[in-house]
Amino acid sequence: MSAWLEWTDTDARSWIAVPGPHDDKYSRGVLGVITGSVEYPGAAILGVEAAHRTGVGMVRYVGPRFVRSLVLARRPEVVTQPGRVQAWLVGSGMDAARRSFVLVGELTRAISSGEPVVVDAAALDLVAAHTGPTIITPHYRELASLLAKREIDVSAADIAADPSGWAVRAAIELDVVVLLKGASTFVADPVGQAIVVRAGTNELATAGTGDVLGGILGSLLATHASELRTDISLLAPLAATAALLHGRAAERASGGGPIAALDVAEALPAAIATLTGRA
Ligand SMILES: NC(=O)C1=CN([C@@H]2O[C@H](COP(=O)(O)OP(=O)(O)OC[C@H]3O[C@@H](n4cnc5c(N)ncnc54)[C@H](OP(=O)(O)O)[C@@H]3O)[C@@H](O)[C@H]2O)[C@@H](O)CC1
Ligand SMILES: Nc1ncnc2c1ncn2[C@@H]1O[C@H](COP(=O)(O)OP(=O)(O)O)[C@@H](O)[C@H]1O
Repeated sequence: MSAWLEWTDTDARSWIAVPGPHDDKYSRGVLGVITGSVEYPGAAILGVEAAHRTGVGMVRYVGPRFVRSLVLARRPEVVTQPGRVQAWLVGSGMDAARRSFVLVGELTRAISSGEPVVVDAAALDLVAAHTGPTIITPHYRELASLLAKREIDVSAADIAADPSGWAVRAAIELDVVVLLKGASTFVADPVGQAIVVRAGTNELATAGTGDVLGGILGSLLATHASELRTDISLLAPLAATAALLHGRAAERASGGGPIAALDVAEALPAAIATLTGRA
């Protein structure tokens, strides 16, 4: 039985990299993003927006031409030329049943690149290909179907009844860090780190907020890539920090009222300024 550490602002603060005078876009870290599809273009925009607003050196986006143009229309900073990256975010905004061979190849190459990777939504079934520091970000249904593929008979309702227990079991079974999304977020790693994040507002229960979380987490991995190369145990605190930041941005965006996912991404800079004491 894991003892769950409740993540606080004080815990999170030191996991957000603040650039110094000697930094440039490459030293801060480049995030490669393979998300979105013609069916779900919005997820790509939300993740890329959140990645930029969390603070990262560069985002390289890989996706269909139609989605690329939408991403560029929203964020001209994005680079769509292939090149080196320090971390990957893959899988949000796709339908696993409609992936082309080319796309499966791109997703698998990223997951097996050895770089830190966030695996979401329609790439979850490819996670066994991971070779480097890896975090999966399922919600209850996604975790149930992922475990079912490994012949573990569990329903989304079973996971909802014991999310912390299933997060731990999945981390051990899949040998990756699990960030299990829900009203509380449970982060578990295969060697027993267990962190719960309760920040946020129930207004987060709206479409696309998970895609925003992916972008935040991708940025945190890209900006800590060199430390992660030598210490994989940093993944769990980085995942918890992403969830806390997501929650704080949502509270700020909400102000007690409803939010849309893009509002959460837009509130990130102010939430980070407050968290890091620079407001
Ligand atoms: N803007 C974007 O681009 C966005 C893109 N997104 C992207 O979409 C992809 C799929 O993500 P997801 O989480 O929705 O997928 P999944 O777990 O398969 O859920 C399907 C289940 O939901 C249920 N269901 C459906 N309608 C229902 C209803 N009205 N009321 C009740 N239940 C209902 C349905 O049940 P059924 O209708 O089959 O009975 C089935 O069980 C993923 O790639 C994500 O990134 C999202 O982030 C959103 C914003
Ligand atoms: N009732 C809730 N209260 C607080 N946070 C929630 C609640 N429901 C979902 N969330 C959070 O909102 C996000 C939803 O992500 P996800 O289920 O992937 O949605 P989507 O696929 O539409 O982006 C997650 O970060 C999750 O932890």
